Amino acid sequence: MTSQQTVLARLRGARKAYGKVQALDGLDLALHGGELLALLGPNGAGKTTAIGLLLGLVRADAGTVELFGQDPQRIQARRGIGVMLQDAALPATLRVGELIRLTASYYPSPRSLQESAQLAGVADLLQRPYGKLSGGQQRRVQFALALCGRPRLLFLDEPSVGMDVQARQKLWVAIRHLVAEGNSVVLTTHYLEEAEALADRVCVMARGKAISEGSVDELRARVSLKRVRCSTRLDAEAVRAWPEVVEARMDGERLWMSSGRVEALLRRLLDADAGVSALEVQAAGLAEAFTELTRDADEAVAEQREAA
Ligand SMILES: Nc1ncnc2c1ncn2[C@@H]1O[C@H](COP(=O)(O)OP(=O)(O)OP(=O)(O)O)[C@@H](O)[C@H]1O
Repeated sequence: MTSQQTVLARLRGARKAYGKVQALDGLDLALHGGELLALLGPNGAGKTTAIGLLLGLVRADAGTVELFGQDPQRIQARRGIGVMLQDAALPATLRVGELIRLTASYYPSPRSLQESAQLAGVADLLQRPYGKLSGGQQRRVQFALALCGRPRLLFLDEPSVGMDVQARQKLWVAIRHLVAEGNSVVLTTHYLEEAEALADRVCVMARGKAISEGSVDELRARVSLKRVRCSTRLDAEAVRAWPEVVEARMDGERLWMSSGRVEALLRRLLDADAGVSALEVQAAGLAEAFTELTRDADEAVAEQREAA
């Protein structure tokens, strides 16, 4: 069996309610060795709850949860993971180097302080007290803490929030390095370009369920949307009313549209303006695929409600 086929973590039919809110509604999810799985979904979709179950921080009401084939609350399972959550409360007075050393000491074969600091881009912060760092610097330190134990599996919950563009690029390089070393990563993000840049597999969640799963290319292909861009005298507002158009806006001097019926749209466009130029048609990006998939899920729920 190749490492890609090994299942490192799995949720089967996982359900979790907080009072009347069904945060997870029968979620199935498997994470394989050596892959980066991106969990995407609108606010409240259940991504953080799913990670909480896999980390043993939250107990499922029903279904099974496995981390390295064990209950996630077992210490042996926990020693194989590194975690970067959204709300990390760390002692403000400890210096960054001390925090990394302390965290690394919980693991059987951690990275050296220098290696962890280098990978996470915090080598120049080691002597600084954690509480005196900027938000973006603190996020980088949290990333260092997630990777310092040389875990086989990293959970990164919205890791690049608060980072500037340069820090985010460095984070991506480091994440790619970790995956190239053979480690696995579960990443939640609202930055679709982050998933597009890093993910081997994407799971789109909505209302506590996985509504679509596959590679970025597969998800893109699963929705029929295409992007059309052109120079035209027509304006976005008029075009938005056409039945073939899902979205329309100006992108600089050019008109940008997305459509599920691109041939019909092109016919209408050329009829309406014979002077159309610089015409480009492209497959949809992950952003459009995501909008389309989550809208389909919302419409299905609305239809079920109407039928009930
Ligand atoms: N501790 C809690 N108590 C009550 N409700 C909760 C709790 N944690 C999560 N929820 C609810 O469960 C649902 C799923 O939340 P969750 O944080 O898992 O979503 P998410 O996909 O991570 O959202 P976001 O993208 O905003 O981080 C939401 O409706 C949320 O309000």
